[in-house]
Amino acid sequence: MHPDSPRQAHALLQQAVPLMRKMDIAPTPYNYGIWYEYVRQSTPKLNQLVDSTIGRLGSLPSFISKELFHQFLVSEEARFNSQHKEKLEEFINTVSNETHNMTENLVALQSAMDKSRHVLSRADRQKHLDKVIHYLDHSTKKALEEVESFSQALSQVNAEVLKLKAELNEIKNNADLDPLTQLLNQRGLERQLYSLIPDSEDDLSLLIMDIDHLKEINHEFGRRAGTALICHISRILSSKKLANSTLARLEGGSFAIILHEATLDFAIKYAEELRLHLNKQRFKSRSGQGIIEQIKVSFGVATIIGQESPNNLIARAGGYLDNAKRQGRNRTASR
Ligand SMILES: Nc1nc2c(ncn2[C@@H]2O[C@H](COP(=O)(O)OP(=O)(O)OP(=O)(O)O)[C@@H](O)[C@H]2O)c(=O)[nH]1
Repeated sequence: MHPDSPRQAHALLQQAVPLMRKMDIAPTPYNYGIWYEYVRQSTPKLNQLVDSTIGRLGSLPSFISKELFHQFLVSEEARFNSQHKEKLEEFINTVSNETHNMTENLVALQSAMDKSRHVLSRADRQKHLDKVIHYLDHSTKKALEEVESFSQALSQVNAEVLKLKAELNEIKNNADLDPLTQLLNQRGLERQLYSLIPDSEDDLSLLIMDIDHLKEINHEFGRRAGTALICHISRILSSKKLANSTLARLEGGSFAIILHEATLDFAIKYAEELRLHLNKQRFKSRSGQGIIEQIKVSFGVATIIGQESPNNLIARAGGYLDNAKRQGRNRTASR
C-alpha cells in the first residue's frame, strides 16, 4: 500500500465514513482501515471478501474486519517476512543439496586417491611420494568431517524452522481459547456462530449460563475458590456436552452453549437438566474452607429467528439471562 497524499486520504475518508455509518459499522481503527482501503479499490480481493461477507451476514463483524486488516493492510510486512522465510528455506535446501553433492564428490576423490596411491606406491623415490599421499589423504578426511558437521548444523536449523512454524500455528489457535478452562472464549464462540448461522434452519439455539452470586462467593471464600468453582462447573458442563454442540466460557462465571440443531423446547429442557444437575452438586474448595452446598446458576435461552445476526442472538440470550436473574436467579428464562 503506497501512502496517499493528505488530499487523497481526505477524499477517501469522506467516502468511507458515510458508508460505515450506513452499514452501522463501529468506528474502530480496524474498521477505518478496512473501509478506507475498500473505497480506495486497490485491493480487489479485499473488496470481494467484504462484499461477500456483507452479502452473507448483512454486516462485517469486528473480528472479521480485524483479520482482514492483518491479512491485507499489514500484509506488506507479513509478505516481506514470508518471502524471507521462503528464501531461507530455499537457501537451506540448496545448501543441503550442495553439501550432499560435495560429500559424494569427496568420497569419489578419496577413492581416486586410493587408486593413485596404489599406482604411486610402485613408483621411484618412494619416501617422497608417500609423504604427499599421506598429506592429501589427511586433508580429504578432514574436509569430509567438516562437510558432515555442516550438514548436521543445517538439519538443526531446519528443525528450528519447523518448531517455529508449529509454535506460530499454536498461537493462532490459542486466540480462540479461554486459558482458564481451555474452552472456546467469546471470540471463538462468535466465530463458531458466524460459521453455523448461514446454514442453520431456525433450529440453532444459544444458551447463556451464569453462576449466581459469584461476587459474594469470591467475597466469602476468596477469589481462588471462586475460580476453582468456575473450573469445576466447566468440567461438569463438558461431561454433559451434547454431540452437536459447542461450549464456551465467556467472562467471569458465564458460559455459553450452542446447540447446533435444537428447537427452543429442546434447548430449554437441556438447560433445565443442566441446572438441576448442578443444583445437586456440592462444591468444596481445596483449602476446605469454602463449601457450597448447592451450585446455583441462571440460564437465558434463545433460538435463532429468520435472518437474525449472531450478535442479535447473543444479545437476546443475554437479555433472557438478565430476566432469569431479575426473577430470582437459579432458573431458566427464554423471554
Ligand atoms: N473468582 C473469579 N471471579 C471472577 C473471575 N472473572 C470475573 N470474576 C468476578 O465475578 C464476579 C461476577 O459478578 P457478576 O456477574 O456481576 O454478579 P454476581 O455476583 O455473579 O451476581 P449475579 O450474576 O447477579 O448472580 C465479579 O465480581 C468479577 O470480578 C474469575 O476468573 N475468577
